[in-house]
Amino acid sequence: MRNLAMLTDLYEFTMSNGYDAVSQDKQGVFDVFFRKIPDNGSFIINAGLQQVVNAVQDFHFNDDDLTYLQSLAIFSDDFIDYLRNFHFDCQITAIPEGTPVFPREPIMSVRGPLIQTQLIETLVLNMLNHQSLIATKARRITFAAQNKPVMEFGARRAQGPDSAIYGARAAVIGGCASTSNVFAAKEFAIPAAGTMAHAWVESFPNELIAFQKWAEIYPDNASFLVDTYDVLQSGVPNAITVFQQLQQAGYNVQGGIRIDSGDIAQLTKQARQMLDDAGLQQIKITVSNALDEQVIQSLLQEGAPIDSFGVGEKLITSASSPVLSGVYKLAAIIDDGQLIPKIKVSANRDKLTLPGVKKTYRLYNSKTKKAFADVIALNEENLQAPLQVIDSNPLSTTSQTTLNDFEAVALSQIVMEQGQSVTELPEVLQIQSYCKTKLAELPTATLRIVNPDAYPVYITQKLADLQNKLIKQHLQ
Ligand SMILES: Nc1ncnc2c1ncn2[C@@H]1O[C@H](COP(=O)(O)OP(=O)(O)OP(=O)(O)O)[C@@H](O)[C@H]1O
Ligand SMILES: O=P(O)(O)OC[C@H]1O[C@H](OP(=O)(O)OP(=O)(O)O)[C@H](O)[C@@H]1O
Ligand SMILES: O=C(O)c1cccnc1
Repeated sequence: MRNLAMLTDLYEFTMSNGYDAVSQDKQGVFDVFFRKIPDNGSFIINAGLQQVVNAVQDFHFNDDDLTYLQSLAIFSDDFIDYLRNFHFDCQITAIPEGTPVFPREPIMSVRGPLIQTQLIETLVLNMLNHQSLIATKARRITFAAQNKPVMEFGARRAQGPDSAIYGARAAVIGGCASTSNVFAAKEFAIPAAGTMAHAWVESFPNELIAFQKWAEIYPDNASFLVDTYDVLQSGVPNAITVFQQLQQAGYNVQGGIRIDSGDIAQLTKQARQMLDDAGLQQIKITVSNALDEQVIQSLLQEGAPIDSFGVGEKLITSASSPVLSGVYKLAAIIDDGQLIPKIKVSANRDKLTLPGVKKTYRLYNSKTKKAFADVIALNEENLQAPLQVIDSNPLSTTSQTTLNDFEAVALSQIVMEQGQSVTELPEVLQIQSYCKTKLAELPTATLRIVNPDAYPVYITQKLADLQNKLIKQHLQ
């Protein structure tokens, strides 16, 4: 595994160098949370925790790194020595990967020596922002696909190898059935899948020979790309010929065709008719070509008979909304054993932070078992009905609400203690199925991809009081 300790912003080092000079004993508590959701969605799918745990466990500086840092001539010798002997020993609390999470909810909290909590900021955000962005996009795309399998095809268009590899992982967390990316499939034990490229078809004297050669090698499950020359005049008829030849040779043919250009709705309808007329009802139709959730939704609305989708560039880059601006904010300082809540008060009220050590709960209706709201509380609070809460959005004008009749389930768990992993983190396919379960608990109006209903996220009265107290202190 790569040591990523140097993948940080210079200011993490300059601040930590200063903290070191000020006090080695001070502890910090930082929260990771999001404010804005890509594509005007209402939630993100949390992803990337496993990579954060791996990275911080291996966080160290080698001689080469230290020589470079020393060469900048801005750090004290004590600080360089601190880095030489660096041992990550923070506590990390996190919401499990695959959970739908809402704005302002701490999806991860890091508590430990201030220098350490500061030094890992950039790396933590880099990993969580990227994977959560792609998992969220994949959820939108697979939601539009209405349970028809989506293959992740993006490696060639991803912004570099890491985006391809961890993007494929995140895509599967968000609902993709498989990936064409062999590295990711091997690394994360996710299904590898694919069809063929135009180059295969073009490399033979004609399309029929190309399909026949393919069928010789993969007779049980051949998937032909039918749009190299002409889908309806050549590709589909040649595919039908080869499927029938396989049947005559005694194979139980289970293959498919892929259409990668043109008007997909019209072409799939006609191709389906031609396959059915030839008695090939079992042959599946896959489509691809710059697909995203909007195109997929439109194709299915038009009644296009599609069995599966291959989705690349729009998914792996989250093209329509390519930034997830998750932040890492100081929530408290622990000085001499005393916890001092901290707040960021900005000219932009939207950027007001939630102070203190907190816990997020999902509230379920005790009869329907459906989730209907989340509540962010101070750690020591016990949520009991009737519960006085306030909208967590600082821009909201609505006042207090009282919540009755709920079952509150805490969303986060401790994943690291003193720098050591304390829970077995699940495999990617387990995370995917957990994600499906958590999505099914949400109101349907929250799940839709166009103008979803905002899901209520509240803060408790106690947390609101603490926030107001700190705002007053800072504005005095
Ligand atoms: N029936 C349809 N309804 C909505 N969108 C479609 C439909 N058919 C195709 N599209 C989408 O429209 C976009 C453009 O398709 P088009 O076939 O013009 O692609 P292209 O890339 O210009 O063509 P080619 O791949 O042949 O070079 C793609 O995102 C494609 O998935
Ligand atoms: O369109 P995406 O969602 O990214 O899906 C992956 C694309 O990659 C392949 O195309 P290729 O690289 O051969 O280029 P093409 O776009 O000219 O088909 C494939 O045929 C898809 O079109
Ligand atoms: O297997 C495929 O069909 C495939 C893989 C990557 C990109 N486009 C298509």
